[in-house]
Amino acid sequence: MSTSYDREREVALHAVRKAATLCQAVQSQIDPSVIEKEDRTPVTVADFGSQALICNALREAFPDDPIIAEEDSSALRKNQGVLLQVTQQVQQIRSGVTPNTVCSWIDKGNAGEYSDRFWTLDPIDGTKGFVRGDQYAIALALVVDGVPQVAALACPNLPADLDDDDAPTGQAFIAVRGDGAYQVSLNGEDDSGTRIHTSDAETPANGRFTDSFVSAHSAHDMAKETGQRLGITADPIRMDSQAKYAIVARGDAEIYFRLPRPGTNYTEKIWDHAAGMLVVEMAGGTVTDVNGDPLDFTHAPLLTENTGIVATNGHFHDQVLDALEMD
Ligand SMILES: Nc1ncnc2c1ncn2[C@@H]1O[C@H](COP(=O)(O)OS(=O)(=O)O)[C@@H](OP(=O)(O)O)[C@H]1O
Ligand SMILES: [Mg+2]
Ligand SMILES: [Mg+2]
Ligand SMILES: [Mg+2]
Repeated sequence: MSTSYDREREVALHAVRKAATLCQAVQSQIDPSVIEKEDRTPVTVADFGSQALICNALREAFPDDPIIAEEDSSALRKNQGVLLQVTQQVQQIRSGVTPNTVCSWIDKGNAGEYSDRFWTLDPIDGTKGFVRGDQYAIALALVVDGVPQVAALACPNLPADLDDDDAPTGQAFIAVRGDGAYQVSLNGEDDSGTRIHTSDAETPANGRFTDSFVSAHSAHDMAKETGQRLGITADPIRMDSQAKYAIVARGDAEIYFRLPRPGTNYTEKIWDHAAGMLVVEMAGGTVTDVNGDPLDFTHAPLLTENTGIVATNGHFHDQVLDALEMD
């Protein structure tokens, strides 16, 4: 018996759209407050506000579903000034909400560990890009029995056409396993959107690859050398966030490399990949780690069984893995 995820799709899309509205409002301010977390990575008013809105929307629609999200309210409770700013932003969308309620909504996202059915949320993926005014994404996925089934990915700064400087920006992507991937408007009313497909290139040579903007997040040199071995001559598309998955899914790039830097042993987080992976797969692409293993979401919140990520258009995945020369 197949399961219909119509309601999950609708709630997820609506939630990421509302969160995108909040993020755009914060990004339009000159100087969004940035807090440094204990792991020295940044978090902003918009990360907290986005998580509060989405967790509340999920709580209302699916009260029994656990949520494994990136942020928690501990840093916020210690910073009343920023908590007030977050509350004011959330009030633009949910009037009358109090700071305490905002914190409790955020902490609804702290389920912490794996279960048979859970949501995973990155309220702002690519926070560094967001602060810079570049690309970022709001990434939400429903994982059932360890497999992402529904994905909603909002990319508020992504141009409709990467090669056209005047193209309008702001896209959302939605995918349900077995039912394709779609690009939908970010702020509009139309929920059905346009079906997207990965590039139909049969060989990598004339293609493009995308990798991290921040060199600490992926080995740029290794991606470049692998690209050369594949005969790729185009410059890499360096971009923050899961917008990288989105551009592979709609055929703007053939490959996404996220390659571990030598001497580091960073473990990827599930919320950085669950939504993007499903969008690429449902558009016809393939996503594995650098060893060719499928991403294993059963060790949430971490991808402990995986090393790095490779996403391709699905036509020459093994060739790309071979060119990586991992062993
Ligand atoms: N050292 C290291 N290696 C790999 N990944 C790391 C590392 N440190 C952080 N992160 C995670 O990277 C997330 C942002 O990834 P991006 O693909 O947007 O990176 S980049 O901006 O394109 O460089 C970022 O997600 P956000 O925190 O949501 O922005 C982190 O989860
Ligand atoms: Mg972060
Ligand atoms: Mg992230
Ligand atoms: Mg984040």
